[in-house]
Amino acid sequence: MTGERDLIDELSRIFGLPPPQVVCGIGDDAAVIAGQGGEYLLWTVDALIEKVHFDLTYMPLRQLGRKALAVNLSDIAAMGGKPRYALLALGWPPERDLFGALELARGMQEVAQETGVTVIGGDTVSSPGSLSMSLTVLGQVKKEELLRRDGAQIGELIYLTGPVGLAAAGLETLRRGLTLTETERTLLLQAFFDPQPQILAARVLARNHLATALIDLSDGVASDLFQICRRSNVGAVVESTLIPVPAPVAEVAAQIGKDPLELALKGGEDYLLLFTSPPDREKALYLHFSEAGLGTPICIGKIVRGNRVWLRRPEATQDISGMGFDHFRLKEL
Ligand SMILES: Nc1ncnc2c1ncn2[C@@H]1O[C@H](COP(=O)(O)OP(=O)(O)O)[C@@H](O)[C@H]1O
Ligand SMILES: Cc1ncc(C[n+]2csc(CCOP(=O)(O)OP(=O)(O)O)c2C)c(N)n1
Ligand SMILES: [Mg+2]
Repeated sequence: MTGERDLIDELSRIFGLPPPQVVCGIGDDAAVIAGQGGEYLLWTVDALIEKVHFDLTYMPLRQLGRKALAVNLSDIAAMGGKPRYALLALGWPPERDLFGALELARGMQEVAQETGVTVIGGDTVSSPGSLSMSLTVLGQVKKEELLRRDGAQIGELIYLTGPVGLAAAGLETLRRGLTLTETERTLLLQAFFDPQPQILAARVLARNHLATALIDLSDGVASDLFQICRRSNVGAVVESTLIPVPAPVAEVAAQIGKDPLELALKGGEDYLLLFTSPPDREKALYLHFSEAGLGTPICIGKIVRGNRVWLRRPEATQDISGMGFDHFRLKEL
C-alpha cells in the first residue's frame, strides 16, 4: 500500500459489499441510501485534524468552524443533493480555552444558516495535544437527480466551476509569509479560509441533467479527475492552455519557484465542482448557469479511452493520474 487510495481500497474489501438498500457505498463523495418517496439519503463524514487540515497559528477559530462545515457540504453538493442536518464530534485540547470552542461553533452556525442546515447533535471529548473534529452531514436528493463519479463517457467534455489553485496559493502565502499586494492576499486567503460549497451549481447540474459524472475538488484536479476516471473506466486529457490559473496563483508559484500549473492542479482545497457533460449539452449548460446567476463553467479537456489522466502541454504530454494531496504521501508542494 503506497497511499490513501490504496488504504481505502483495502478497507473497502474488509467491509465488503453493502446490502441492496445502499445505492452507493464506499467510493463516491457520500454514501447513498434509498429513502422513501423517490428520495435518496446522502450521508458523508469528514475529519479535520490540527496540523494536517489547519494550523491555529494562522487560522482563526471562527473561520475554521466555517470551513469545517463548508467542506462537508461540498461532498453533499458533489452528489447533486441538498444538505439538511449535521452532527459535530469535537476533540478539544484540555489546555486550550473552552470559549474557543464557542467561536468555532459560531462559525459553523453561520454557514449552517447560510445553507439551511441544522446541527442536531454530536459528541464532545478532550483531545490532548491537538484539536480534531469530525462532521457528519445528512442530505437528500431525488432519485433521478443523483450525480455520481461513475457516469463519464468517452467524448464528453470536462468542466470546472471556477479557477483553481487559489486556496493552495493562500496556504503557501501563510506558510512561507510571502509578500503580495493587498488585493492578491485577500483573494488567496479568502479562498483558503472560506471555501464556498457549490450547492447551487450542483443543483443546477442535477435538476437539468447537465452532468454525467461529478466530484468536488478537495485533493486537486489531477487526483479528483482520476477518481472520476477510475470509477467510470475512462481516461481524460486536460489541456494546459485551458486551465484557469489566476494571476495571484502564478505570482505565488513564481515566488516559491514552482510551476503554476502544478499548484493549480495538485494543490487541493479548491472545493469547486469538476464534472463531465456531453458536447451536445454545452449550450444548455451555459444557459442554465447564466439563468441561475452562476459564472460560466470552464471546459478544461475531454474524456478519452483508457484509464489515465493526461496533461497536454505545448511541449509534452504528461501522466498526472492521482497526483495531488494524499494523506500518506505528504511532500512539500
Ligand atoms: N476509513 C474509511 N472507511 C470506510 N470508507 C472510507 C474510509 N475512508 C474513506 N472512505 C470512503 O472512500 C471514498 C473516498 O473517500 P475520500 O477520498 O475521503 O472522499 P472525499 O474526498 O469525497 O471526502 C468515500 O466513499 C469514503 O466514504
Ligand atoms: C496545516 C495545513 N497543512 C496542509 C494543508 C493542505 N491540505 C490539508 S487537507 C488537504 C486536502 C483535502 O483534505 P482531505 O482530508 O483529503 O479531504 P477529502 O478529500 O477527504 O474531502 C490539503 C490540500 C492545510 N490546509 N493545512
Ligand atoms: Mg474524505
